[in-house]
Formats: sequence, C-alpha cells, structure tokens
Amino acid sequence: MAAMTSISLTIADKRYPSVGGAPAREIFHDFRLDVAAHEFVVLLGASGLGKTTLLNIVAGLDTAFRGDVNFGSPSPRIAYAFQSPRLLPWRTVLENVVLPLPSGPAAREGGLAMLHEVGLADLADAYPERLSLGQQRRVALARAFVIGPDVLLMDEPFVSLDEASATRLRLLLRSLLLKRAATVLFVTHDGNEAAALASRIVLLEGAPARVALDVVDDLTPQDRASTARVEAFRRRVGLSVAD
Ligand SMILES: Nc1ncnc2c1ncn2[C@@H]1O[C@H](COP(=O)(O)OP(=O)(O)OP(=O)(O)O)[C@@H](O)[C@H]1O
Repeated sequence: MAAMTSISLTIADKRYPSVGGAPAREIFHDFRLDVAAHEFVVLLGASGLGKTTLLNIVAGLDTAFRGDVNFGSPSPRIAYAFQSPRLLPWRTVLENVVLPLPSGPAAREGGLAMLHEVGLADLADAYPERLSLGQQRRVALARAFVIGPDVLLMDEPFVSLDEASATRLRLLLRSLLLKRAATVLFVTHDGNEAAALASRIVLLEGAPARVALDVVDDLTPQDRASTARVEAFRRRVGLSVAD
C-alpha cells in the first residue's frame, strides 16, 4: 500500500545574497503552498521567479530558507527530474536508470522493466551520447520512476523538444502515474503544457513570488489530447503566460 503523501510548504523568507553588483533578492516572503496527496500541480510563471528554488526547497537540496516542508507521511521517497536530463556519460542507459537503487540483480530487473515501460528496452546497454534529447528525457523519466516515488518533482522535464515528442512524453508521464500514483510538482513556462497535464495549476507572479492564480484543471483525457480544447481551457481560466 503506497503512502499517501501530501506537501505542505511554508516559506517565511527565502532570499539570495547580492552577487557581483546585483542587489540581494527576496524570492519568497510569507509564501504557502499545500498540495494534496496524488495531486498533479503544475507551477507556472515567468523566468526567474523562483520556481526551481521552490523545487529545491521541497527536495531538501536547499535548506537556506526560513520555513518548513511537511509531507504528512514519514520518509517519503522523492524523485527529482531536472531541467536537463543529467545522465552520467560514462554509464550505460540501464546503469543510469538504476543509479538511485541499491545495486544487485533486483535493481537490474527493475531498471529493465522501467526501460521497457518508457520504450527504451533496446537501448539498455547504449551510452547516453548515442541518444536523442527525447530519448535522454525518457531515461530521466525512467530513473525518476524506478524508485516508485511518493513525491515527484519535475523542472521543465520536456523543454527543448519538438511539439510531437513533448506530447508523447506527456502522455507517457500520465500513463506512468496511472500505474503508480505520486504527488507531483511540475514546473513549466508553457501554459498549454500546464493545461494538458495538471490536475491543478498554480500561477506565480511578482517578486517576492505570490500565487496569482490557483485553478482546478478538470479536463478529460479526450480534452487533453486536443490542442484546441487545451487552449480554450487556458483562455477560460485566464492563463495567458508568455514564454
Ligand atoms: N544561488 C543563487 N544565488 C543568487 N541568485 C540566485 C541563485 N539561484 C537563483 N538565483 C536567482 O533567483 C531567482 C530565482 O531563480 P530560480 O531558478 O528559482 O527561478 P525560476 O523561476 O526557476 O526561473 P527559470 O524558469 O528561468 O528556471 C533568479 O533571479 C535567479 O537568478
């Protein structure tokens, strides 16, 4: 039975000190975000607002802030898919996927099963340099899911792909989540991507960042497959974010 993991994030204060001539910046002030178990929250907002900072705080990678992250369940498994796939070039595809697992035959089996699910079983023994960006992003997805995450953090995981490849990867992500539910925080600049994926969209604005819009995305799978319906939804709820 998978744990039901929610996320309660409070950031009383997060700032970066001044670097070079640039002034110190307060990124978050009295900020709060509550994510229910198995919600798929897309965080949307302009560049430089603090979205990556927020993911790093939830991941526990950034502890230089005043505030608190609470998961509502003990020791949740957290997977983080970064903006670039970050595969180790000297390891094979399979070796990259099983990195987060204790080594052994069970890891190999789990890794191969995951590669099969993302459609890359044939490339298990290849090295990352041979892979297209779309394939590398699939490997990153496999590595995120191989631990059976309770919390999945994703920072623009499908950026720089052509639209057809990005659409395929979004469908793949949704089907992976149908098999093993996770609580998801997904960052993007792209309003259509947000509408196509989310169960809830949170738009951030300003400095320090505040929640400018927080809407439920109840599109059906059929709606999500239609660019026109996704765009209509985005306009209806007032999401008009430029990239
Ligand atoms: N270590 C750091 N030191 C100083 N400033 C930083 C540091 N990391 C990030 N910043 C600044 O803090 C702000 C928020 O950065 P962050 O990467 O969280 O934004 P973002 O919303 O994820 O942006 P993008 O969408 O471009 O990735 C930016 O202005 C960035 O330049």
